Amino acid sequence: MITATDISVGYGGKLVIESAGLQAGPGEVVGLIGPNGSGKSTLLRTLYAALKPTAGLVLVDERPVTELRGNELARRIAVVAQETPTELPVSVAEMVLLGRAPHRKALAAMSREDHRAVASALARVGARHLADRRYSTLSGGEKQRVLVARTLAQQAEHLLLDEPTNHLDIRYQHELLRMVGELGTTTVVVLHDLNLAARYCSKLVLLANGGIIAAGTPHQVLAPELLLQVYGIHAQPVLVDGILQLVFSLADEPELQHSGSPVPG
Ligand SMILES: Nc1ncnc2c1ncn2[C@@H]1O[C@H](COP(=O)(O)OP(=O)(O)OP(=O)(O)O)[C@@H](O)[C@H]1O
Repeated sequence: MITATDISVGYGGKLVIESAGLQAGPGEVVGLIGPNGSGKSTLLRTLYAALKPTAGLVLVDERPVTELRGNELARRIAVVAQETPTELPVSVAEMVLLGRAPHRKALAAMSREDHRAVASALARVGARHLADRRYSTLSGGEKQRVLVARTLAQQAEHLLLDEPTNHLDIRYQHELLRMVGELGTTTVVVLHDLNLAARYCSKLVLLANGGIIAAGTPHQVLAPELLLQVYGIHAQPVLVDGILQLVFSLADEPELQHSGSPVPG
């Protein structure tokens, strides 16, 4: 369980978010949504203590996250942050093995269990064939899968994911989020795609204008009038197999100009 209460946080004395709170119960997948720059990553980074809030408290299973250190923090929380560039000459298998650190003795040789965990994590994201490749040579989507595999190998009870579907092709976007839902971990995930959020999150938190504008089920939060207000876009709700999905159109759609079409008149 992750509980954030009355969080105010920002950079260089300037607050990005004021008095925000959220709760992710055991096994729940909570989606953080909102326009660019609304503070989704900032709030997520506060949840794993990469950022210190100027006010408020983050509890992980009722313990302040700031009290968790080293291996204990890593056993409890796994993170896929945005763009973690590395030019280190490490293989994909070694990259995923880093996720095993909280379960291994320092400098210990790779155990059979480590081998199994790495292979199984790579297989789950469809990247087993990449195991011997150098991580820095992978494509964006391949890297993203490997970073997700690393968090799986970590076997943490809580997952914090910042746009994990970034770079993934459409099938893997769905596969990844379905898999996250099946892990049974407590998850907070930043998503831009509101249809993915509606399909795979049990609860959504909508950030805008320095705070939380709405929180609740996808049906409650993805209300067309709210989306028009926050994103400036029309959203037409449709039900697909009983799941809310949205069809978007611009609020003030200008007439489309096609360069190749004949000029009227
Ligand atoms: N390290 C930083 N120093 C100063 N300002 C920052 C820093 N990181 C983010 N910001 C600012 O904080 C605000 C919120 O950024 P954040 O990355 O949390 O937004 P976001 O909702 O995740 O955005 P996006 O959807 O574009 O990824 C933005 O105005 C951004 O410019």
